[in-house]
Amino acid sequence: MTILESIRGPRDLKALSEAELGELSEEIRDFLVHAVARTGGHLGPNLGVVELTVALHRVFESPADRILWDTGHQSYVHKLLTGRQDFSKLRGKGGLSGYPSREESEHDVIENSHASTVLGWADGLAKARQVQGERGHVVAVIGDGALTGGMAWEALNNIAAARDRPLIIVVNDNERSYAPTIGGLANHLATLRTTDGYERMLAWGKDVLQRTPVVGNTVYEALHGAKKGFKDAFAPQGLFEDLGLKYLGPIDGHDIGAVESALRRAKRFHGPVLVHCLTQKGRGYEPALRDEADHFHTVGVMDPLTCAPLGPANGPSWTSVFGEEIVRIGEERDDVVAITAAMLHPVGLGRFAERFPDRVWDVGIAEQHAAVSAAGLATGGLHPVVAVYATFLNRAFDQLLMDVALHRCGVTFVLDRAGVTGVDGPSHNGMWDMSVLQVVPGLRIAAPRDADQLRAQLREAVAVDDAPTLLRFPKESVGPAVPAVDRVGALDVLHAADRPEVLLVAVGVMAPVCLGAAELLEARGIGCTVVDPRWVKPVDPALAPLAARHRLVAVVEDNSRAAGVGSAVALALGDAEVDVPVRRFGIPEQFLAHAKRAEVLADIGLTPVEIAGRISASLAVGERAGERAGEPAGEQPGDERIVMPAQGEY
Ligand SMILES: Cc1ncc(C[n+]2csc(CCOP(=O)(O)OP(=O)(O)O)c2C)c(N)n1
Ligand SMILES: CC(=O)[C@@H](O)[C@H](O)COP(=O)(O)O
Ligand SMILES: [Mg+2]
Repeated sequence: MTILESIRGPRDLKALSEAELGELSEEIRDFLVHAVARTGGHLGPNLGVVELTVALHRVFESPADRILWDTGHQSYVHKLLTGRQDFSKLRGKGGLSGYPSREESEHDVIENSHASTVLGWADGLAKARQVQGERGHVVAVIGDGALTGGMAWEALNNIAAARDRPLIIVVNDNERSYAPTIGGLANHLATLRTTDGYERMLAWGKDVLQRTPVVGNTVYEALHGAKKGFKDAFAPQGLFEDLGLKYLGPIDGHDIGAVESALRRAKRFHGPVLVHCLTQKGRGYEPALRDEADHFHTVGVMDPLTCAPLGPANGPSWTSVFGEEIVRIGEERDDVVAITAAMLHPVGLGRFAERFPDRVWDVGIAEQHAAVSAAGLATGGLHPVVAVYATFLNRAFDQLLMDVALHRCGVTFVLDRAGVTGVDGPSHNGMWDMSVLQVVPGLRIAAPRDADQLRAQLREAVAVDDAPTLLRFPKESVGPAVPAVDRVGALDVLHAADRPEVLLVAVGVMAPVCLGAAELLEARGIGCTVVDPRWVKPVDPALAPLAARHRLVAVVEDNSRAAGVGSAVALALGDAEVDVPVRRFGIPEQFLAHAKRAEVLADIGLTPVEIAGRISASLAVGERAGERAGEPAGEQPGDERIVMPAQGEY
């Protein structure tokens, strides 16, 4: 049995010797490389927190002491040490989540994978303990990248105000988000890193002097005081100390003894204290350390020796299609600029940055700032393209509404990972954008169905200079082209039947699914028209008269059913006094457990078979209710009923 296998919970760490701890760290790294290579996941971040996590669980008594993780992608080691060592289905259906999960363990608190929230959680938990007179430490682990998020500073402002409220912040400083972390904060952390001589001197002094307990301690405390004075005199006064936090560090985050010593000092401090740990993302795995892009931040299924991708070869991604087209647009228009929130390559702006280094900005993990600065860029005469993952735009809703849209700024938002992403769990699905953004006046939303449409709609979007525009596409390979056979208004007709009864409105990548459903329905003698609106907001005026020629309208979207495109279509038909039932097919108002995208789509019924079956049932109910063609079908769950106001009754 390996030492790692003998660890059933954090208590089993306490008795390990220094040599055993070193061996355990090696075993954990070896486990991570092989397990994550088998399933895919966050390898670099977790290789960087092996010793840090061991030290945390040796010094603190989780779960009585709460250890909180920012973003949570670096919690694999925490899982290994808290009784979860079966990584065979990591991020897979029924397997371990890739993030902390309360359902999995009492040691887990924050489940969402959105960065920069941990200090807020810690502030709240610490206040709750103080109010209730509860004992136990609150420890928040935050990365240098997550520290670039505004919410982290909102929390720090509150934490630093309460000098009497114990709270331990551990900064996991590996100098990277994906790429090297940007900004003044990163520069400040670098400055603090250069003052590590004092810590080394202090550590030496502590070892030598504390071996002579009486004299040593006195001298050590005197030295410590001198060190503070010396540091104040000659070293940059830490931003954190200026705020009112006790600063300990920088500490070698791969030296378990040093980290434990700093954490034990932090434990004794009756107020907020920040322990600055220096770590290496990808530590101990040469291919990760050599990976300049992101030190193997996230890896797919791969051979751990050669790092060659394993599993089915994916075709070109939506991201790559966007990445190529935005460069072409950039060549033609020098007013087009780009913004990323610490994800230059993941959102496909890498080539744009190579070609136009002065026209792209990484703002850190700061989507709100990305949106507001885009409003400034647009007002200044440029056309910014803000590329983020769909789920992360949630936090910039107000900035999109009140800074970009209110001022009619020509800003284009490009949402990658829209719809069901799957393996990253409930907080990563890009399932809310076409619902929350429906209410933004003037915003135009496009959902391309294939690569050609992505290119075309991106060009249409950047051509708009007096309103925000937005494109959204999923995390997967781009499928084959889906040609239009006709056009009605601005609607692309993808399929038309001789005697159409059902109008299928296919939103973006749901086009092939709708064509599949139409084929199944026509096999049952039910004629279908399939249209792709391309721009789903505002609803094209041509839709209402087209719908009026059908018995039922079905809107299919890879977005929440609530207040999505389906609801917008129902409203538009009502406004046009077209009394045809609308069935909305989308993601139910639930948080979706982690699984592959295809598995989740099947589970929620976004498949041709499911959609065809439910439409067919709807029509049958309508017939039983004696509806005539063009009149409302019977009541169905989830139908958007169009309640027609009596003449004059408004
Ligand atoms: C709001 C938000 N934006 C973007 C991301 C994507 N993301 C996940 S991890 C990461 C980098 C985090 O860097 P850091 O906090 O330093 O942690 P490290 O990976 O270095 O351990 C980013 C940008 C996110 N999770 N949340
Ligand atoms: C934790 C986080 O937010 C990112 O690392 C995310 O997991 C990456 O997702 P993709 O793998 O889809 O790029
Ligand atoms: Mg980092």
